[in-house]
Amino acid sequence: MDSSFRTPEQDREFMKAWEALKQQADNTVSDRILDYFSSEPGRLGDMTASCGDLTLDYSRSAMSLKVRDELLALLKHSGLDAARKAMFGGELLNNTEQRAVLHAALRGSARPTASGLGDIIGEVDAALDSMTRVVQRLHSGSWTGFDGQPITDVVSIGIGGSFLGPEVVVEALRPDWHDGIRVHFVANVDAADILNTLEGLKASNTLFIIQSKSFTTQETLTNALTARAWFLGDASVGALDDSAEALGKHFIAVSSNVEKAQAFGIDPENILPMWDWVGGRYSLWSAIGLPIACQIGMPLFRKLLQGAAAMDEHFLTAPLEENLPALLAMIGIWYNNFKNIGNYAIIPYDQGLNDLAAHLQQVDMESNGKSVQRDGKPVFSQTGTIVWGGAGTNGQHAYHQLIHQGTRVVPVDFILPLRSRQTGRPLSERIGIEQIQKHHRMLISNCLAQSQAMLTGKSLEQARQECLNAGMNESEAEQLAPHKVIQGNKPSTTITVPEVDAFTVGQLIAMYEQRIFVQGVVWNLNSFDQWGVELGKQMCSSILPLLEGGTDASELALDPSTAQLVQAALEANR
Ligand SMILES: O=P(O)(O)OC[C@H]1O[C@](O)(CO)[C@@H](O)[C@@H]1O
Repeated sequence: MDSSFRTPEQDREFMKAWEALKQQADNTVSDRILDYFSSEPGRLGDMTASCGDLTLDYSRSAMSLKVRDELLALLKHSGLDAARKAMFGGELLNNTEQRAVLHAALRGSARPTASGLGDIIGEVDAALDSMTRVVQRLHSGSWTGFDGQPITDVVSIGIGGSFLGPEVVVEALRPDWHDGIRVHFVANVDAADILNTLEGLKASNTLFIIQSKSFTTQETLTNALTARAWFLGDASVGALDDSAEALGKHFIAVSSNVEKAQAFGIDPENILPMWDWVGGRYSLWSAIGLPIACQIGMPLFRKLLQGAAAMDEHFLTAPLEENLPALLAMIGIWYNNFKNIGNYAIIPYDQGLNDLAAHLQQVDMESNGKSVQRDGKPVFSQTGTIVWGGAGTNGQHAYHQLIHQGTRVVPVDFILPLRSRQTGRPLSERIGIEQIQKHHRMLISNCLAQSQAMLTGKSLEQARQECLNAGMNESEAEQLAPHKVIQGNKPSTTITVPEVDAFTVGQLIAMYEQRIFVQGVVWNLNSFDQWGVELGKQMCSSILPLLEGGTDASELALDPSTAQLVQAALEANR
């Protein structure tokens, strides 16, 4: 892969289209989204696209159909075709680390043809077989611990991509949880995280999965050592002749660094593979997804992969005007680069997807938070976007105030499951299905109300009338009305799925992954490295010895503020 996605000819056309969009942005400053619905009669249909049962309605985006078309024209000159081919073909797209980017191969949608990759498909199949063996043993109760008791609790220890993706999927699919297994996650190096988890667990029934592609991540290794100390500190384990053998039954790993995992004491038989052609933030589809499989079983894990594969297929074949990742990417480019809106919120009306924004924060911000292009030259525009959000309706009682009346614009992706799966949960019989369905009707109404309020707002006159209707006199109404005005004209998209199941969760996450990839192509970035996180890691490893008393602070060239804080920490712990 050349360091740029575009040929010089494409680049010229791309820059022309970019300039034309700048002009459009100036021309449309005072446009109102609601007016587009009357001036563009076909808008709703033209701005609705689907991948199977997953539908994107972006008719409430802050763009005319003309702008949408110009954005897609820009995308056609971006080099997307070559970049897609390179990614799915296994070329070294991650050009600063000379690595292929093949998470799509994990879900069976990439057939890499580049040389030197070995038998990737065979390795992926073998890893799925290993996962199957682990999960079968757990679910059948035949994986027993050091004293012959079956495993009931699985603790996944990992951070970043080795945590966020698996955690959101496990939470999203609660109705599918296996009865006999409970998966827990530990990520933060704050001891509270692991202690909170270990309280209430028993060594005999607990299996730890140490999830680290590199097996060098400080937080994960520290938590793994704490877990090992907790395990070995159990009185029955302590009484054994061979605690190493016991350890082998309770610790497994997923890593590409077999040597380090083995040195930690993990039986090589129990080390599942990871590869350098899978980026951490794209790894939930690999054996890093083992906690998911432990919680919902392999058939549903495979359904998750199928959902993602269906989205990949759509991404590769659907025309750009119907292509969900491409459309979402270009909506984001419009806001980010032409409307000066540097953030977006992901708000699923589904409690299980509460942490989706946290996962996509890593995928988006770690991938596209870059200041140089693929060849190391400075970027030509803003890149990356601040991603945030959380489940509705909770956010309505927190940050929606700013969305409706603040001075900043927050484009929102509402994610709405049309049906609830909570009616299938055991407690719903006792409570009554109708009551559970009522919850879901309220959830849907709230979601629709929020996007409607963002669009239409409330005028000063409406606010004044409202005050008068509530019994205020003219002067009282006059005073209060401005506070009740809601500007409206705030952009949103709504993504609906029939329900939250393994397939649709796979589709959703893959859709965002590919959206982020497309934006990286437009900005001409390497979206698959993360050098920005390294400096903090390096500095941490020089500050830590100061706190441990092993190094004299004067040996390090600390800035005055850091030096003062180190001193404060030392004194507080004296
Ligand atoms: O799986 P590992 O190697 O422990 O890395 C964990 C995370 O750390 C990072 O390298 C940096 O935050 C992420 O990209 C990755 O997901």
